[in-house]
Amino acid sequence: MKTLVVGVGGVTNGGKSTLSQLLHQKLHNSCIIPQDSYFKDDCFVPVDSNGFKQYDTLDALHMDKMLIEVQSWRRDPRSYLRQRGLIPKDSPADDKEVYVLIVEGFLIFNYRPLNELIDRRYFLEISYDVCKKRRSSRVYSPPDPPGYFDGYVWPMYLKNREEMKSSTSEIVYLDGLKPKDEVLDVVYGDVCQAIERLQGQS
Ligand SMILES: Nc1ncnc2c1ncn2[C@@H]1O[C@H](COP(=O)(O)OP(=O)(O)O)[C@@H](O)[C@H]1O
Ligand SMILES: O=C(O)c1ccc[n+]([C@@H]2O[C@H](COP(=O)([O-])O)[C@@H](O)[C@H]2O)c1
Repeated sequence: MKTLVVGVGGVTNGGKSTLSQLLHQKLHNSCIIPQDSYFKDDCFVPVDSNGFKQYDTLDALHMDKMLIEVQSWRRDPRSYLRQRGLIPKDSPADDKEVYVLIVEGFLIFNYRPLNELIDRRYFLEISYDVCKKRRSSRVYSPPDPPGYFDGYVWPMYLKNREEMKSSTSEIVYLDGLKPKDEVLDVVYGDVCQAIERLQGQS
């Protein structure tokens, strides 16, 4: 059984979930594991010296649990999909089939044990202005307090991106200001080539 793990990282509100969903719709035998599902409960997230909740660090996430989920998919992607109703129970197995996992999140490449399992890495970037505007219309739980974007989220993004760049080189940077379909076409074309290469291997 052949597998491909695609990582969709990037800035908050850069379009990661949108791209991942569109990619998933186009790829047979694919599924998404989103990092957003692994945030710790608010009471376990400490506050920094400015009084801001430190949500934009790996410590705010149950990365151990996320890794276990990815490993569960890797062990047997077919049964992983079947158990979640993503493929019919009676669909015949095909040795040439490539199973694709889309791992999506703002800090996926910063967590080494997860990063090591990713075959293709994409990173969505948008400008500060657009990011601030998109973020202001999104409601998180808990909601962003006043000044959170400028005082915490954007500085943490710059810091996390530097850390990522210093430890990972094979990243395809994407312009998240381009239309959704254009971004999708680039990634889909690239992923299809990777799938074809895998199918060509005996
Ligand atoms: N290429 C794009 N062009 C314009 N708006 C976009 C694009 N991609 C995503 N969006 C919008 O930006 C917002 C954040 O997108 P989302 O995919 O949830 O970001 P993320 O998962 O990176 O936080 C949503 O309102 C979405 O519709
Ligand atoms: O989902 C949550 O529980 C949650 C609670 C508080 C904040 N967040 C924010 O979620 C952001 C990452 O998700 P995203 O989809 O915007 O890339 C990050 O910047 C956090 O500040 C997320």
